Amino acid sequence: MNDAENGKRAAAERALALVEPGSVVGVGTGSTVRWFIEGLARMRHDIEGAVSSSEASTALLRERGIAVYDLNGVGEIPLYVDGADECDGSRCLIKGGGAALTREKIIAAVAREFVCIIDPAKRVDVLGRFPLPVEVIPMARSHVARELLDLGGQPVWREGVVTDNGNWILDVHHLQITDPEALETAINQIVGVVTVGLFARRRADRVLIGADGEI
Ligand SMILES: O=C[C@H](O)[C@H](O)[C@H](O)COP(=O)(O)O
Repeated sequence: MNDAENGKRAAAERALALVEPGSVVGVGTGSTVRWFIEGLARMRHDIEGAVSSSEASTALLRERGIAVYDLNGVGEIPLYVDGADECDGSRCLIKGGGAALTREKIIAAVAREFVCIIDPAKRVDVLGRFPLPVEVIPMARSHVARELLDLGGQPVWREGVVTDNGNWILDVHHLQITDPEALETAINQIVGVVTVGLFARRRADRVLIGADGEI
């Protein structure tokens, strides 16, 4: 296993220790979260189940014998565990490289604690090296792209990708995100935007960075 995978696995294993017995666990999406789901499978008899941020994670959770609940029917989510594409020193994140940003943001909003699990390559001083994903209503794609150009980014349509919600993704290149909350608010104002993959207003409460089998 390479260093990045070792780091992802170490962070995921550490997050398992935060799972409350008998609870419904919020589960994110991606290659780091896959390790978390594998660990959750080992303790599936100790938890009630999960709420999931994507069809991909739902399928994996069910394969591993973990009950997946509709978020609307769940009262409390003590813990949400998810990866990120980038993380700055204030625990602000870029997410959505796997196009799951909208459901991820919804579960992060509901959860009491949002724990982000990453390998060291994701840690940056200033967000924006990773193109910022924006989920858009399909008919608004060109309008939103023009507005994002005005904000100083270079939007590129992730052609062929349809989100779990039936929408499209624009990846915004060449941003230096020095004020993540302000940019999140500005992009949220654009008509046709469903979700921006900046997690600053509701950022991670804790970030676990796995490296060389350590945290
Ligand atoms: O849409 C995908 C999610 O935001 C993922 O959390 C993010 O892309 C990180 O994924 P990975 O753990 O595969 O790097």
